[in-house]
Amino acid sequence: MNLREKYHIPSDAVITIAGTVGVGKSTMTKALADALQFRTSFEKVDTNPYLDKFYADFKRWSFHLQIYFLAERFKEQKRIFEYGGGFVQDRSIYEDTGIFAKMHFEKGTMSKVDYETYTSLFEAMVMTPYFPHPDLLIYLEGSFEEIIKRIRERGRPMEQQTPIEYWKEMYERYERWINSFNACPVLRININEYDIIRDAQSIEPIVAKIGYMIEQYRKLKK
Ligand SMILES: Nc1ncnc2c1ncn2[C@@H]1O[C@H](COP(=O)(O)OP(=O)(O)O)[C@@H](O)[C@H]1O
Ligand SMILES: Nc1ncnc2c1ncn2[C@H]1C[C@H](O)[C@@H](COP(=O)(O)O)O1
Repeated sequence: MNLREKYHIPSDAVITIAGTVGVGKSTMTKALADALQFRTSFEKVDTNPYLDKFYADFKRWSFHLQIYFLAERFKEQKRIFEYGGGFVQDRSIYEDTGIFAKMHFEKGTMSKVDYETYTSLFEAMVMTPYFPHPDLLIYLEGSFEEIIKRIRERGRPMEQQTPIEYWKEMYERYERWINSFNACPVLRININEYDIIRDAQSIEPIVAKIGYMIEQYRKLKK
């Protein structure tokens, strides 16, 4: 019996992993998908044609980048739907608007008209009854110092050149955002609670919590 069956996780479940840059979403996505024998939906960083340009000049490229991410995530959403679920997704679509677009608008690196165009497109595409929300959003959290350490260790050049204030601002916004997020159930996990890199077994208690939460939520929906 695999972990998915052991903890009664439905084979059509969709789990999305949220959290600030560098917290460990991609690593968790892979480990969870392996444990559950689910498909993955990753953010493609290396092939993103705007990301480098964006980090070099936020004002010039923030709108282009948001539109690009929105299109990519929507295509992924369609793929998940076509497979009938059974996915772990690296970053939720909600963070694009709730964190990134909002932050760039409020910090003056996205114009008002661009922000309004973006949010109206986002709402038309996502905030409709036709858009399936995930069964569970796993929110990864940890100390700011540990997250900065991880960003440095990973070493993506564009992120190294970004001032630390940018990551701090994002970190604080994430904390506020998750406290009011209610589009689907949330499981908060502190990154000190597991170490899937050195101890593969540490995923099992997380799978147990996922199973419990999805079961409770699906009962409520019936
Ligand atoms: N549990 C962990 N323990 C130690 N390092 C980790 C852990 N999870 C991720 N990392 C490291 O932290 C960095 C960022 O992780 P990643 O999964 O790419 O984050 P994200 O997708 O949230 O940006 C990577 O170098 C990764 O190897
Ligand atoms: N919507 C976004 N706007 C700006 N930047 C974004 C957005 N989504 C992701 N990013 C950036 C942040 C990181 O540099 C890379 C990948 O994110 P990660 O959290 O490391 O998976 O893209």
